[in-house]
Amino acid sequence: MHAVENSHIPSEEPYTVTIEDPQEDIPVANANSETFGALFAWHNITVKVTVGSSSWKSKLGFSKSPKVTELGEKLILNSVSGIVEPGQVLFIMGPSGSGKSTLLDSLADRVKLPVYGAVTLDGHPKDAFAFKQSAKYVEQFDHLFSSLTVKETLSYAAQFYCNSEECRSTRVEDAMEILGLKNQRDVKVGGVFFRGLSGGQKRRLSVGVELVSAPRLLFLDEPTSGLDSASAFNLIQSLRNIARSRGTTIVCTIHQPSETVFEMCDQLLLLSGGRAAYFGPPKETLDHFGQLGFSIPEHTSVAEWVIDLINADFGDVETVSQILDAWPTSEKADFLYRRLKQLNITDNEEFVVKKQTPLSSIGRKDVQFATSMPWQTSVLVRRGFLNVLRNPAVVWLRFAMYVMLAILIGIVWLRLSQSASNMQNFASALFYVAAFMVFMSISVLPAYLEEKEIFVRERANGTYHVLSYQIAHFLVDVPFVFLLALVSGTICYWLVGMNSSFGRYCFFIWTLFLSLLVAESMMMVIAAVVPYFIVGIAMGAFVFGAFMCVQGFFIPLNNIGWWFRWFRYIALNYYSFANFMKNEFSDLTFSPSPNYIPPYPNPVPGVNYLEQFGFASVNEWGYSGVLIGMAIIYRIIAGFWMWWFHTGKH
Ligand SMILES: Nc1ncnc2c1ncn2[C@@H]1O[C@H](COP(=O)(O)OP(=O)(O)OP(=O)(O)O)[C@@H](O)[C@H]1O
Repeated sequence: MHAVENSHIPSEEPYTVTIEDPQEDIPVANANSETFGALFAWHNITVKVTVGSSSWKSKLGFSKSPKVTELGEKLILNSVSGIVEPGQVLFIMGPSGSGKSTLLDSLADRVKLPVYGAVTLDGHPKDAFAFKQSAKYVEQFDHLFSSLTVKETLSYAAQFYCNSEECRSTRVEDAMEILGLKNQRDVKVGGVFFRGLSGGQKRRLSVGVELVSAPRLLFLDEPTSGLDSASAFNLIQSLRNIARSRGTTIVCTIHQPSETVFEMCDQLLLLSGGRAAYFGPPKETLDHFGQLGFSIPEHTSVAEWVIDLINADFGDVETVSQILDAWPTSEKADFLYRRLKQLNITDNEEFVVKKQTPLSSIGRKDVQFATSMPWQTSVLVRRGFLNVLRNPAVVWLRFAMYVMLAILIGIVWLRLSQSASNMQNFASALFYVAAFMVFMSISVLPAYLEEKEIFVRERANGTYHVLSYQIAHFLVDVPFVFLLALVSGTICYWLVGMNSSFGRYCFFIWTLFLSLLVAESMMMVIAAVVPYFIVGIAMGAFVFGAFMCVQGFFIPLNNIGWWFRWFRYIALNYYSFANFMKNEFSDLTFSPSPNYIPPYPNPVPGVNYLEQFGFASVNEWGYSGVLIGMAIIYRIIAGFWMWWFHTGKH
């Protein structure tokens, strides 16, 4: 028999949780691993939304009296209560649309909607910031680095929570042991480019990533969805093992569990239409429904039967109403309410969630992190470099594309002679480099979007500061972008036969590097803002296309209407192209081309050609400064956006 003591409970008797039917074969965590669970209870949780539409005036705030005729309130959750003790697993079940996810998210501080009612941790009103440290949330979808192995994934996660190597390795080994991933320790997570873990193993690894923080309370959103029955069973058994061996309190929503899985929880909360239909041990479900006059047909699974019984969409509405109306006065509800009362948990003012911390501020204000910001940054940099080196989608594919494009440019504009007839050709080659190499930065979007999901998961679980992430991202991007500029720039520079001065070559590489850095920073903003890949591609293509128009190659900039001429000042392509042109032409004189149309009978100083574009007086270092400033500004915007909007709330 396992007993988990909890000294925080404000009751007269020392509070002990007893877990019946312990499994003999449960692997127990290492003796020195932390074992402590949370007593988690909630009372009368209510979530409502306003439905319908108000007039445009009231939406914009011009009218103080909105036309409420079309407005109404919809109760998504209606006075739902429950309690989970340390070492227990709670399943939240119900038909589709019954409010399972909303309840889980409300309990875990993951909803934007206002939540009414009381949520308590260890018998005390929940403090949002302390809560974020003790509670972790495993999302329905696995957001992991596909190029990292199981051990690497867990080790990097543990580095955000442990200050000593001993703590890290203990937690990592412990997580692999308890989640049954020891044999896969060196297997990559896998994705498009690598074969890797199975769906069930990935899901267990997602649990492990949160487990290494030694959470007292673990939320999981539909952890078994998409898994076959064997994988679902293994996962739930792992969760049960975690609860039993560490005392971790586990709350998860679950969709259509098999009979075996159904019986593996300690407490079951059934929801229908946002209301509770049952709360108690799964084994006592039949008794409860029997008392209401319902009996299970032969050869039917209990889980399936109760879900069908409380399904108002496809079942009998009268029956569902009868079950829901009967719940508050049932024996089981009485037991629950007495237990909550025993713990002094009510939904009075002191406990009401809204009064504790304004919901809008939770999620942005950061928790007390387990490790320092410089350390977080160094972990993120190391992990980022490993991913960059291993993941073809992040680096090598793009590298190959840039090299091929550079060769292509070299082939098309091959070894141009320095004659006046080629001035236009040099300019067009430089235009192409400034326009298209920058445009190809769009290819970074898939990697950025994939990483954004990982960032949101980690940030929402209080793993690291947004600033640590932004700094690390910059530090990882800079060397790679420089390498990209150096290799592709060198290839096309010498194949085209541009200015032979070494200084000019260096400045060309420098300008290309800055241009690509700004373009990638801009893509970072787009990745932060857009929800979908296709939207990001369209947005990126539009912006780069617009920038190309005001680059100064197709039409002299002064010929553009005064009301749009200013646009060049925000277009990175303008600064790159101007610098490329100034760098190439300013100190060269082109030999005569008397047979060219129009003929150039005399040598032409490059400066004369620059004047046609209005680039003769360009301050190259000043423009470099502008590009650096743009890269910084875009990174700040991306960071601010991620800090403000990507809190993990739905
Ligand atoms: N922000 C919101 N605004 C309006 N309605 C919402 C909002 N969030 C949830 N709902 C509605 O509340 C109900 C419950 O949604 P929820 O996602 O919690 O159900 P669920 O039981 O998790 O469903 P499923 O099993 O299909 O995922 C649904 O009818 C949903 O449309």
